[in-house]
This record gives sequence, C-alpha cells and structure tokens, in this order.
Amino acid sequence: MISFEEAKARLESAGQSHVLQFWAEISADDRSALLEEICQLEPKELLEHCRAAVAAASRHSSADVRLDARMEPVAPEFIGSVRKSDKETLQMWNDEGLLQISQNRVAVLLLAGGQGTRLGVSYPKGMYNVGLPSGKTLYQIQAELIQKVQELANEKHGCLCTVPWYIMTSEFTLGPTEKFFKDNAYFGLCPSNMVMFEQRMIPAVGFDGKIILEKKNKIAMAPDGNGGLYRALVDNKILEDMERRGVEYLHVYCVDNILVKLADPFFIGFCVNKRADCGAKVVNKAYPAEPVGVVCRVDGLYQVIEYSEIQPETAELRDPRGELLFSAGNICNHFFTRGFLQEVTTYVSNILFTHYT
Ligand SMILES: CC(=O)N[C@H]1[C@@H](OP(=O)(O)O)O[C@H](CO)[C@@H](O)[C@@H]1O
Repeated sequence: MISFEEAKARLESAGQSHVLQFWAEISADDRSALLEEICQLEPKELLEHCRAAVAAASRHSSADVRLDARMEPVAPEFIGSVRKSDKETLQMWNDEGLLQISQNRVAVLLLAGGQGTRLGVSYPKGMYNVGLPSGKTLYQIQAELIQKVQELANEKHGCLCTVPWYIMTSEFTLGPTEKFFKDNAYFGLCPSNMVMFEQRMIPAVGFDGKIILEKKNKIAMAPDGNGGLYRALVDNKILEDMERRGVEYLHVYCVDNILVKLADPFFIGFCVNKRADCGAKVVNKAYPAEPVGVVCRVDGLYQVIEYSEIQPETAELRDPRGELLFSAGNICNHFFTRGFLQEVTTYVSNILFTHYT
C-alpha cells in the first residue's frame, strides 16, 4: 500500500488531486480502500488516459465537419456482397471457410465485458433470455451455433474439428459468466475449448479530463471497452493459446447480436480468399440516420465512423445509382488473422505499456 503523501504526489502529477478532496471526511477503512485504488493507477498512463478523454470530447464538438470531409467509402475491390455475388462465388467462400474450420484454424471471440445497463439487467447480457418460445439465452444460442458450424465442417470433411470459444469478460461479468456456463454444463461444449478472460478496468473520466468519483472513497471504474481487446489479449496470453491450438483466424463479435453467425464460413472464406489481415462484416444501412457506425476510409485508413460523429448531410450522400455512399453499417463482427493481432498487440504494447516493463 502507498502512503497518503505518495498518493497525493501521484495524483498531482496526473492533474487529479481532487480524488482526495474528501480525505478529511472519510473513515480509516475508507482511506485504506481509496489508497489501494490509487496504488493501482500508473501515473503516466493515467495522465494519457485523461488527456485522451479531453481530446475525444473536443473532437466531438468541433472537428466533425473536417472528419466528414476526409471520409471516403470502402474501395469496391475490398467489398464482397452476399446479396450481389453469384452462386459460384458464394459457394467458393463457403467451401474455403468450412475447409479452414475443419482444419481447426478458426476460433471465435466474444466481447462480453459490458454491463447490461442499457438492456436493463444486472447480469451479463449473454445470460439474457431473449423471449424465444424455447427460452434460450444468448449464450445458449451462440454455443449451439458453434456446435452447428463444427458439425457442418465435420460432415463435409469427415473430421472432428473444434472451434475454440474465447470470451472476453470484465470484473463485472467473469464470475457470473463462468458460473452460468458451469451450471448449464457448457451447453454441451467441451470446457477445455472455452477460454474466459478478463479485460482491464479503467477510471471513468469526465469530458473535463477529471476522474469521476463513485463515492467519497471510491473511484468510478469501468471496463476498458471493446478496444481493450488488444491489451487483454496480451495480459491473458490469448494469442499464445491460439498458436498452441493452431488457430490462424479469429471471428470477433459482440454479445448482444441474436442473429450472429458464429465463424460464418462465407465471411471467413471471403477474408481468407482475399488474404485479408482483418475484415468487417457490414449490413447496408436501412436509412441515413440509422444509429450505426459506418466502415469507411479516413485519410486512406480504414476505420469506423460512429453515428455520433457523422454529419447528417454526409450520411445522406448518395452514389450515382442512388445508393447511400456511406452504407457499410458496422455490426461489430470482425475478422482478424493471428499474425495481424500479433503485430497490433506488439505495437500497442510498445506505445502504451513500455512503462510497465
Ligand atoms: C463504439 C461502438 O462499438 N459502436 C458500435 C455500437 O454502437 P452502440 O452505440 O453500442 O449501439 O454498435 C453498433 C451496432 O452494432 C455499431 O454500428 C457501432 O459502430
């Protein structure tokens, strides 16, 4: 545990002295708890985190127009459409995907660290009963889809393959998720092919760059978002686990998608066929103001522009055929090769956590 003076100095160096503003009012136990929390914060990283929050807030309020001006749609040669492709092409993607799955080269990774706040539940979203006549939860639906795609590959290739399931949870969701799967006998999957791991927690920061206090003696903490995946992969040695299992391709998806096609052979096959490092499955936007992010290019780099970042005029733009120019709606379904993730995590480790080593 660190001393009060040390905590004060750390917070000052990150511009967060207000965290100790209630020190005089709190009990000895509460003081220890607060010092323990402060002890976990690395000052340099905290400073960067708080600065990033301010920068993000100012980007939202001022630079949107400039961002819009730099947006370009995804180049047609990088797009594959299930709706517009012929039967042979679709067959080729499906065959390629099933072949990779049959060779144990494909895994799925679920982003399930979020709390069910917007859904209005106090338990992990995957445990939600979505109201089907069967009463199945999202986790059960997904477990059955993994079994199904394994079966399809087995039937086609006469093998006994495995699609490992990586589940990124958080401090809020790990315990209940583990218990839920155990209580339900892993819905028939082999527990050794399921890897649950935790993403990091970070302090919640206001638009003014100041840490938010949950209570007088408690910093408000939240999981570090879907972008926390890269750090969590490093922290939990997930890429090493993938390598041990011979997994080369990863399908990453969000928990709250009832229609998700796990390890979708068409999607996997398309990406493998294109020799892509990463890919995003998108759905045509239904209408310009639909609250989904769009996959596009900004300054030549592929990224998602959120619905909160795009100007209505830009969202309304149409191509000569009358279709929305920015129509590639992000549904949080991504493809990554292990090699690409290795590169990204090495890069992220170097710029973000050099001071940990
Ligand atoms: C930061 C982020 O993850 N934004 C995602 C996410 O937004 P929500 O605000 O969580 O609905 O889900 C959308 C639908 O899947 C997707 O289009 C968007 O890009």
